Amino acid sequence: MEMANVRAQVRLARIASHMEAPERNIMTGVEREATRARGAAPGFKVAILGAAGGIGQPLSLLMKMSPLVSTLHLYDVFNTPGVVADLSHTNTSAVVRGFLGNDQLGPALDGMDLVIIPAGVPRKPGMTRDDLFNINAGIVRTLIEGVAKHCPRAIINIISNPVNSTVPIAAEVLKKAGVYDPKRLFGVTTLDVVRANTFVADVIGVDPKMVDVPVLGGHAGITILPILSQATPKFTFTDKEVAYLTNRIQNGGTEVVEAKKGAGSATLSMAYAAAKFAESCLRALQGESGIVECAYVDCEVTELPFFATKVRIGRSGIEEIYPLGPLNAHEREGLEKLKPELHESIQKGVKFVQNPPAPKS
Ligand SMILES: NC(=O)C1=CN([C@@H]2O[C@H](COP(=O)(O)OP(=O)(O)OC[C@H]3O[C@@H](n4cnc5c(N)ncnc54)[C@H](O)[C@@H]3O)[C@@H](O)[C@H]2O)C=CC1
Ligand SMILES: O=C([O-])CC(=O)C(=O)O
Repeated sequence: MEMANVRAQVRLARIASHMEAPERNIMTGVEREATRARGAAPGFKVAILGAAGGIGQPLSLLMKMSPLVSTLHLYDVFNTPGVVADLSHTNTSAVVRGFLGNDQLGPALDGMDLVIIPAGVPRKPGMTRDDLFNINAGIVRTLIEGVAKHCPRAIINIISNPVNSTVPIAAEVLKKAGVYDPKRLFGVTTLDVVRANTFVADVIGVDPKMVDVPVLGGHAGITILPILSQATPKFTFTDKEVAYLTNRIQNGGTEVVEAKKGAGSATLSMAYAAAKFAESCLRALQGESGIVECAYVDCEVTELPFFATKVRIGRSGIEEIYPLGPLNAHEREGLEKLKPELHESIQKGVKFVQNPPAPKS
């Protein structure tokens, strides 16, 4: 089709689309052709599942701003047409499309390079992340079944809590479908690192951008294990500082849940952290070398089948898993203490898929 002809058809399609119901979400053939014809921004196709939520909305904005994203698919069971109408007015290159409800999960996922999942309920004061299991486990299972069917080679970033269990759930679903590649599945624990860097920077009195603290283990309470002895810049913390920092990093999520008084958990800092991690995945997919992040992954750094550790990410996902490195006595004690809880959360996730609970009659 000639360029001028394509442009005219696109204009007509756009006018028509504004006159139709706002639920008209999926790109028409003409639009798709035009996107290609105008030389769609080079970049990756990213889907956000749970895109209309507290994390999903700011995360969608941050990903729409990324020069690495050419196509952004926003999926939710609620309000995606509204979020897409809003976001599509921003003059950044990525094309944004919305998908609403289970019937549109397939088209939302077809051909995606990266799938980010913040779908599910957040905590209220007094709840643990594990209290979210009963609702979020089923949501993650269904969404990953969609990934297995529609974009099995995509990199997956799981945000939905309890991450310690939802990542093993995702792994089991992908195994069942015969498409599991442990190198492509990540539990997002970046917020723990972001918090650790911020709180440590406050204590030592430097710009948080200069600080890097590995946070290992898992993503709940004592399973969050900050390794202050490996922090850069190197700093000798007093016992009091170690106790304060460890407690604040482990309970950063609860600090926000309590401050929000029932209106949810961390959303803005999480969207920031998720976008940071997603950007690292996309830069790695693009071929940039030396991208290292902490993430909760399938690995053998301890006797547990999943653990948050430093990983080097490349074009096909995880290229190298780093060992825990030297730990001091306090950190070794923390490591031993977290293992039973993390083990239980992993088993709970695995069992949920292998022996699913009987449906309620
Ligand atoms: N990994 C981490 O560090 C963090 C994880 N989280 C977790 O992220 C999750 C989301 O938190 P918020 O965005 O604050 O919650 P929210 O309730 O504001 O948003 C969740 C969104 O998921 C959608 N949703 C529900 N069921 C769905 C389904 N079957 N398919 C697609 N979308 C569905 C809802 O419609 C809603 O728009 C929670 O589980 C929370 O605990 C939150 C902060 C940090
Ligand atoms: O605390 C929560 O429930 C949400 C979360 O995972 C975090 O903020 O780290």
